[in-house]
Amino acid sequence: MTVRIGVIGTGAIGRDHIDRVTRRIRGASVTAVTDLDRALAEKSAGEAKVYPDGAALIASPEVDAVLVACSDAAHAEHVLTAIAAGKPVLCEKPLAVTPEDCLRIMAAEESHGSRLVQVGFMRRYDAGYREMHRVISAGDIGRPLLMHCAHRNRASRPDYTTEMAVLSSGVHEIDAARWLLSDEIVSTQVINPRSTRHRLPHLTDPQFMLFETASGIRIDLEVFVNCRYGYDIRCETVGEEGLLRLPDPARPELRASARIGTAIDQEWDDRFSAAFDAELQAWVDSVPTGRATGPSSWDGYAATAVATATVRAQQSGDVEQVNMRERPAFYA
Ligand SMILES: NC(=O)c1ccc[n+]([C@@H]2O[C@H](COP(=O)([O-])OP(=O)(O)OC[C@H]3O[C@@H](n4cnc5c(N)ncnc54)[C@H](O)[C@@H]3O)[C@@H](O)[C@H]2O)c1
Ligand SMILES: O[C@H]1[C@H](O)[C@@H](O)[C@H](O)[C@@H](O)[C@H]1O
Repeated sequence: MTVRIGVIGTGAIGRDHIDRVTRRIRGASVTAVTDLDRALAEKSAGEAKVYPDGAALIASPEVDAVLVACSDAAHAEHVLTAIAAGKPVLCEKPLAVTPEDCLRIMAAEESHGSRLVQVGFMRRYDAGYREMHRVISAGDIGRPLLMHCAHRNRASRPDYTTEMAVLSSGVHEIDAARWLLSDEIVSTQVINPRSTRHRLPHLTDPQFMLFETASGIRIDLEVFVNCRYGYDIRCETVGEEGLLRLPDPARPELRASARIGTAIDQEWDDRFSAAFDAELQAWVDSVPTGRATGPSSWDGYAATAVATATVRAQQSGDVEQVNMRERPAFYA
């Protein structure tokens, strides 16, 4: 079976995913695209048909599965429409920007009766993160005690806001930490160091976030989206018996001009290209089975619940508790 994919949103990652499905993913093709900017959709369409909006694309008999790659605020609407149509959906992170919308998605999926949603937390498909997950689960570093993370982007776009440091960027580490540690984050705090002169004036950058899990593990996260030197993701877990560090991507070592060096990735699509490929292949492979795998709506909900509590912490300067409902048996 060739899975016929409809892509909603043909911005940076929408185009990246179209290219990925067209060139590298087995068993799928992009048959439909849409974007609020129709000209952009037409430019990115290739062989695919351009639809006027997400609802028309989802309803099309030429679409078996839906890839939501539009702006964060529009995710929930399209995911709910896809579930109502009984079509599998891969939704870029975050699943939704409010916990309430995530709960609506979970309720709709539960009424459907089986999982239809995979959330685009692609780090779970990165070789380095997967190895960390294996080693921690095997108990090789003993009980995890603390985790240090950094999420650095070269430069932020003009529409990037202080809240997005957690809702759009830190949400990756929130999901990765929950997954690696098999634990839930229960409280959160934000501390602001001196801001860089390279930020736009409306932005607080960098920010330092502190999380605590139910079992008492402490996680610190630096989000610095105008670090200038590259796209740099760091994660180190300290356990009772040892320490585990996310490897940098393998790059050849260059010796020249009296220096030893390796290239630093500049953007997310360089750093996580192989992870995105693996993520999309897993999604495509799951479609004919009728049951989504990978990060679920529950994971999307949990990450957004922590992220929105962290936005409250940005504003209050206090430690904020995460209000999260019990995990439903449906997502066990
Ligand atoms: N997993 C990752 O590392 C990663 C990387 C980049 C982006 N993302 C996520 O992917 C999404 C898109 O990011 P981007 O960088 O491509 O942004 P972008 O601004 O380049 O593109 C977003 C596109 O969505 C379109 N759009 C907005 N609302 C729409 C709607 N209701 N229907 C159809 N089109 C709509 C816009 O016109 C725009 O072309 C975001 O949710 C972002 O968080 C994830
Ligand atoms: O939407 C992007 C994307 O998720 C990247 O992976 C992240 O590094 C950026 O900070 C974020 O804005």
